[in-house]
This record gives sequence, structure tokens and C-alpha cells, in this order.
Amino acid sequence: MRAQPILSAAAIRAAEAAWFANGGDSFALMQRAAGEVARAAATRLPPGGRVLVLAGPGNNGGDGYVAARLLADAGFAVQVTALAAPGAGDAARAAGEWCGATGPADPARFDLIVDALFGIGLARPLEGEAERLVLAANASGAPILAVDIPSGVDADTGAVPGVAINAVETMTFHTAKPGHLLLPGRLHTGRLQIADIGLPPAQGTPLALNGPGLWRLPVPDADTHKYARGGVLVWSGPVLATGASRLAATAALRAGAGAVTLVGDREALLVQAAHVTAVMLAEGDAQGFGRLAASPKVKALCVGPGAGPQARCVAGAALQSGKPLLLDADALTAFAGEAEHLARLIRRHDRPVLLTPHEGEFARLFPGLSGSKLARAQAAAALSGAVVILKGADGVIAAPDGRAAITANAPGWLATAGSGDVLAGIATGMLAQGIPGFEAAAAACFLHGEAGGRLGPGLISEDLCGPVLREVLAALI
Ligand SMILES: NC(=O)C1=CN([C@@H]2O[C@H](COP(=O)(O)OP(=O)(O)OC[C@H]3O[C@@H](n4cnc5c(N)ncnc54)[C@H](OP(=O)(O)O)[C@@H]3O)[C@@H](O)[C@H]2O)[C@@H](O)CC1
Ligand SMILES: [K+]
Repeated sequence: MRAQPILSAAAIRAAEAAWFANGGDSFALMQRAAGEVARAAATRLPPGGRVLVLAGPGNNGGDGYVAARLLADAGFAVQVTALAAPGAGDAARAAGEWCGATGPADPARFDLIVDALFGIGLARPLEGEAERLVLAANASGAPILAVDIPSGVDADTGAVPGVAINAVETMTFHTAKPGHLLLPGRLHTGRLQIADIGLPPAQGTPLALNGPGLWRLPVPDADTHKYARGGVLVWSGPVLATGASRLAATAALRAGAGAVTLVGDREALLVQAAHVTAVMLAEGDAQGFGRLAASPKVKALCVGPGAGPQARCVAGAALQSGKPLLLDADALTAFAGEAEHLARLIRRHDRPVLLTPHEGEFARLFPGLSGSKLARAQAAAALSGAVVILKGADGVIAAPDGRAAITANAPGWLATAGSGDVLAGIATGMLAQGIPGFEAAAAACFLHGEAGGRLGPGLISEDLCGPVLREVLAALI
């Protein structure tokens, strides 16, 4: 299975420019793009159905004019409402070839609206007539098919600086753009369709949609044993906060780690003992955690879920051990505002470190980083030397070498207490099995999303590390 690349607006323009430089015809490209739009529109229309095309001043509008002509030729009743006449180039040619009904219209009278106002060239928030057209289209009740990206959504960041089209479907070209997948853009995109318009396949792109093309799940050999599959240590929270670390430990075991041990003080372990069976227990403080981590049987460490006041000391011991490591929750907050110091500790050893902050933890750890979710995760990975999972429904995974992935399969049901602890456990389980950091993080996010999707309503975090994870793994191996 191939990874699905995602290209920024600049990257798609570069691909287009390279193709033109090799003699590619830009109007032919527009016609192919518009052909895909018309095809998608036709499947949503009754015979002779009424279509309103909202056309902007650039090439997105050009796609709209060509699609209007193709739909009219196919027998649909098409009207174009133009924001402004395209000045020159392909868009002007496309507008010149449109001879049908043109002018303002009540969008509620149409069976379908084609949004061709703005695409990757959106340069500022929508105002005035553009804003009015978008609001009227959204309020009309007619389904909206967006050309390339819903107008008003920033193609690179998913941000909506003003208003934006609420599409039921978006027909984009060549590859997805970050704005289709990052929030809030994803909520405006509807069903995303990606049309091949003849540009050479995007290769070696650093950004991809998270999916099985990016990683391979480990399959144990018949002659393996539990420590060969990978031992994991998880730091147990204190006596009144044991649940988070238990979820992480259980998830690590489910994800395929051969042996998982919760380490903590005696009181906490007595509580853990009442709940776990296959997960083992070992008494120890931060130093003890470090000593246990030195065992060759231990292949990965998880510190942070419910970790409590010792989080900083235990994370320090874990970082010093040189073992593959995941830091989450309290272990991240323990380094609030000290990202450079954490980076020095991370870079002292050559082994993967995963940081799994949610937005609040991210802001505390990296207060100086701003920009889109993607840009911030990439900057944090470059700064820290760790693979960063910036969590959320549009979870971004970024590696220090510049690779990044966006996860798009996480349902809202996953927004529940303990969900992040399970994710941490799955990722640690992957690390323990020798999966490299970026791949371990991406696989964990995808598995987590799949499990959440299968469980659906009523999901609680205990369910996530139950049999559903086994089913998800079995479907992907
Ligand atoms: N790349 C490909 O592979 C292919 C690309 N194709 C298509 O081309 C599209 C990109 O076309 P594009 O570059 O002309 O940009 P587009 O989105 O039409 O907007 C630019 C215009 O909008 C204006 N404008 C911007 N913001 C504004 C605002 N807030 N309010 C008001 N005006 C605003 C801006 O004006 P300005 O900022 O200069 O004032 C300019 O006039 C792409 O999305 C796809 O559909 C396909 O045809 C073929 C394959
Ligand atoms: K559009």
C-alpha cells in the first residue's frame, strides 16, 4: 500500500510549474480538473437538475466556468454567479467560453451549488460580496460541491479566518492539501475526493495522510519469546491516580509488547494489583525505575500518564537510560517552558523519543511556537529532537527529520478521559517492538482512531485497550 501524499499550496504550484516547464498545457489541466468536478456534480443531480456555479476571479473560478459548460452540455440547467470577471489567462478563457445564464440568483432554488470562488489562492478573509455569497449558499439548504477546497478555508493550515463554504463534498486535484484534513477546514470539506488530473505522481513528499502505507505492523516470528517482542516499563501514578498508567500499560501489552511492568510505590502497586493480571508490577522510585530500565529485556519506557509529583525525576531517569521512550502528560508539564533543556536530554542518546502533548501541554512545553497545528508540531520536533504527536481529532505526527503525517480517522468518541493514555501505551508498545519513532507514533495514532471508530457511541477508554484493538491489529496485519 502506498502512502497518500499531501501537498501544500506552494508544493502543488511547484508541481504544476514543473509540468508546464515540460510542455504541459495549463488549459488542458483546467479542463481535466473541471471534468472531474462536472462528473461529481452530475452524480448528485437529477436529470435536467438545476446547478448554481459560484465563480471567483482566479483559476478556481476558471474551473467553475468550464464545469458549468460541461454540465450545461450534459443537459443540466446551469447558472453562473460571478464574483468578478477573471482578468486574464486560463480563467478568462474559460469565462469567455461560457455562454449560458449568468447573474445573481437565489441559491435555494438549485439542486446543487458548485463553489468555485477561491481555491489555493485564497489570500485574506472573505468580505463584502464574497462573504455574502458564501453565507447565502450555506443557508440555502442546497448541497455544495467545493472545487479544490471550500472557499474561505486556508489550504495550508485549515484555518478559516472569516466565513467559509460548508461543502458536502470537495473535489480536489492531484493530492489532498493540509487544509482538507486539519481543523476546522476538515469540517467544511465534507467528503474529500482526490482526482488524478495527469500531473506526475508526487514522490518523496515529507507530508502524508496517516495510514498503513506509512508503516508496517510487527508480526512475531514463530520462535520469538516475550522479551524478544519487547519489554516495557510504565511509571505508575500515585495511589489515588493509578488508572492512567494502567490504561497505558494494558494498551502497550495489547499493541504487542511481550511483557509490561508498572513501576511505582508499594501503595500504588497494591491498587494496581487489584486490577491487572498479565501486566507485572515492580516496586521502585525514580532511581529504581532507572535501574530497571537498564535491563536488556526492557526495550521501551512510558512516563507521564497520571505520573504525579515524581514525573520530572522519573522522566529524567528514563531520558538518561538511553532507551526508546515516550513522555506524556505530567512528564511533559514537568518540563514546561524548558523545551531547550529537554531537547539537550533527548539528544544525548541516539534512540527514539516520542512526546505526546495535547494542545494545553504543547502550549506549556513550547510557549514560543505558533502557526498551524502542522507547523507547530514540525517546529517542536525540530527543536526537541523528538517525534511529536500533537493530539486531537486532526492529530499531527512530526519527526525531527521533517517528515509529518496527519491523522484523519479519529472520531469524536475518542474525546474521553484516558483516551490519550491508551494512545501513549499503544505507541510505547510499538517502540518496544523496534518500530522506528515516527512510524511507531503514526501507527499508534491510526490504530487508536480505528479502534475508536469501531467502538463508537458509549466508548470509554477501558474499551479501547480491550478486544477491539486485537480486531484492528488483525485487520491491518
Ligand atoms: N494547481 C493545480 O494543479 C491546478 C489548479 N487549478 C485551479 O486553480 C486554483 C488556483 O487558482 P489561482 O491561483 O488563480 O487562485 P484562486 O484560488 O482562484 O484565487 C485567486 C484569486 O482570488 C483573489 N482573492 C484571493 N483571496 C481573496 C479574498 N479573500 N477576497 C477576494 N478575492 C480574493 C485573488 O485576487 P488578489 O489576491 O490578487 O486580489 C485572485 O484573483 C486551484 O485552487 C484550482 O481550483 C486547476 O485549474 C488546474 C490544476
Ligand atoms: K472553492
